[in-house]
Parts: sequence; C-alpha cells; structure tokens
Amino acid sequence: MPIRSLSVEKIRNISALSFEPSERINIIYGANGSGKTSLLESLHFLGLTRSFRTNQFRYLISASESQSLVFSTIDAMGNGQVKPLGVSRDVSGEVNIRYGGNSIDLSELAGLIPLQLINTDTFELLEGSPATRRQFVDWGAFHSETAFIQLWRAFKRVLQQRNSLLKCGKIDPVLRQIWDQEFILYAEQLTSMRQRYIDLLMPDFEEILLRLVGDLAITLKFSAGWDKKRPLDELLSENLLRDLKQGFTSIGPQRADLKVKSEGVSAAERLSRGQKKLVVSALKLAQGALFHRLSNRPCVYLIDDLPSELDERHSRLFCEFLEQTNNQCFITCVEPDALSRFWKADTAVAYFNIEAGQLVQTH
Ligand SMILES: Nc1ncnc2c1ncn2[C@@H]1O[C@H](COP(=O)(O)OP(=O)(O)OP(=O)(O)O)[C@@H](O)[C@H]1O
Repeated sequence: MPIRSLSVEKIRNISALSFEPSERINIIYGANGSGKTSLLESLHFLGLTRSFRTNQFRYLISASESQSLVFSTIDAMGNGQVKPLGVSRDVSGEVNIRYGGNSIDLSELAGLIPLQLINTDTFELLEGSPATRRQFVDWGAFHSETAFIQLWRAFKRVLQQRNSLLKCGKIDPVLRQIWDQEFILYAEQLTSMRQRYIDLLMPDFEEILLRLVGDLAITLKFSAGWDKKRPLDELLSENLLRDLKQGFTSIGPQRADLKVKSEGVSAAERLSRGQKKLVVSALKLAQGALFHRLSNRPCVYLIDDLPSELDERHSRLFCEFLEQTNNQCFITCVEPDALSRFWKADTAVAYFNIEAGQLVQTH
C-alpha cells in the first residue's frame, strides 16, 4: 500500500491531525464544512504540491498561518520499503519536498504517489477544454514511459522558442528551419507516446465502462493536434503566415485532444450528469488498472463525495469495482451509511469521522 501514515498541519480548517489509513478503502465522513475535502486536498498536496481546488496556494494555508505541511510514510514501490515523505509550502510559494532524507523535485514526487482524483471538477474531462484531456493522456504517458517527461520538457522549450520568434512578426528562414526540425522531431515522438498510451488504455476503459454502466456506447479518439495524414513540415509552412500574425504556433501536440463521443455526438452534450460521472470514473479507473498492469503498483484514489450524482445501484457497482482493485482509496461522503452496506466483510475498510478539522477513526 502506498500511504502508511499521514500527518497534516495547517491546511484550511485542519490545524493538525495524524492517522494511519487502511491499505485499501478509507471512508472520510462528516457534515458540510467539516474538512473532508480539505483532507483529500492534503493528500493531493502531498502527491503534487498543489491543491485541486485553487491555483492560489495561499488559500489552502490555514488562516493566519504562513506554511502548510504534510508528512507521511509511504511504500512507493510496493516492495515493503517504507520511507518518509514530507512536503511543505509557504505563503511565498516556496516548496520543500523531502523523501527518504533527501530533497527531490516535483517530477520525482509525481512518480512516487500515482494520484487519481474523482470529484465534481472531473466533469471537466468531458466538458472542459482540450488542455484537461491532454493532462489526462499525459498522466498516463508520464507514468508508463520513463522518457516522456524529458521529451515533453524538450518539446515545450522548442515551442516557446518558436513562439517567441513568431511574436517578432518575421522570422529568418534558416532559423525557422532549425527550430521546425526540432519541433517536428519532438512532436512526432510525443504524439507516438500519447497514441500508444491511448491504444493501451482503450480495452481497460471499455471493460470497466461495461461493468459500471452497461451498454453505453462511448468512443475515444485521440487527435494529435494536426492532420496526421499530411507531413507536419508541410503544414507548418502552410500555416506560417497565420502563425506570424497570431504570434503562436497553431498546430502541433500543444493542440492535441482526446475526443469522447457517445453515438457520434460529444459525450459532454449527450450524457446525463450521472452517466458523465461514470464515464469519467471509468476513464480514471482504467488508468489505475493499466498503471497497475504495467508497474505492479497500485494508485491512490481521492474520491470526493462518491454517492453524489449516482443512484444506489451505480454507487454499489462503483464500490464493488473499487473493492476488486488493489488501489488505496480515500472516499468522502456526508453519511457513512450511504456506502457502508456495499463492502464485503473481508475488505479492509476504515471509517474516519471528521469534525472541525479533527479526525477520529470510528470503525
Ligand atoms: N484557509 C483556510 N483556513 C481556515 N479554514 C478554511 C480555510 N479555507 C477553508 N476553510 C474552512 O474549512 C472548512 C472545511 O472545508 P471543506 O471544503 O474541507 O469541507 P467539507 O467537509 O468537504 O464540506 P462539504 O461537505 O460542504 O463539501 C470550511 O468550513 C471552510 O470554510
């Protein structure tokens, strides 16, 4: 199990709490405003040094405090080697990450705790901009191919250079050729990795969707960010005048998308709220299943208010599915009874009540 113990200090209404979670299912329940989402945010902060609710970190730090801190012991590789991991961040934005006694950077941290979040904002995966879906695809490519992060950084650097040249309004043809060659090289490699990942993910997604929703016809189609039937150098040349006018590169992996459709229509337009939640959950659960198959490591799922939008049958199916995976899950709800009857007697389920930022294990 990834997270063995957790201590949270100065995050929203949590001044200080410590607990040892179950290796499998953790139900965090409490009234509105008690701190359930803040606890999930603390776990998200531990895995990624940021909140999923705000881009402005200072709002996460408890009022009149200057720094948030989350400390844990984790078995990152699932081999029984437990090491301390601590993450702190102060009002100025300064982040400190220590793992096993050493400072590490954000990409190393992201590799330690493979986090998956399912909350009301995850509807964005269907309804939001392509950037959200690119992030989803890149999570998978990052966790399945070690070369991905270097490649992604190299591509981003080239794109920035190309865009800053375009912003000048004219571009030396020799210089353009040099940057375009690099752009094409990284664009093709990045796109192959993303496409490979989606091809791998598809069977898991279809199987999980069938279990969670039954016969809902959903198709996933990865779109590279340019017309793949034509050479990218030709398209870059064709678009040059427009790109110079706009001051940025209009085609390439930075415009990639994952089109999710139901019976040929955008899933965002066609599906009900509950169906959307199940489709998004199936996508995220498929990522966990594939990640486990490729790395033999479980994911950590943060599921805020699992019962919302779902009827009893679908909540049950969702829980049954979670039960059969080996992920470590942190699930919030207002009433524990909403979920308690769904688990088998031998599943390791721990219940924690949170009240005004204080956590107590109840059973
Ligand atoms: N920076 C902060 N410092 C102190 N308290 C804060 C801060 N930010 C938010 N809060 C408070 O923390 C409390 C916990 O909020 P949280 O969203 O975690 O509750 P919740 O249990 O998830 O509630 P709900 O069921 O309504 O979603 C709220 O009362 C909120 O006003």
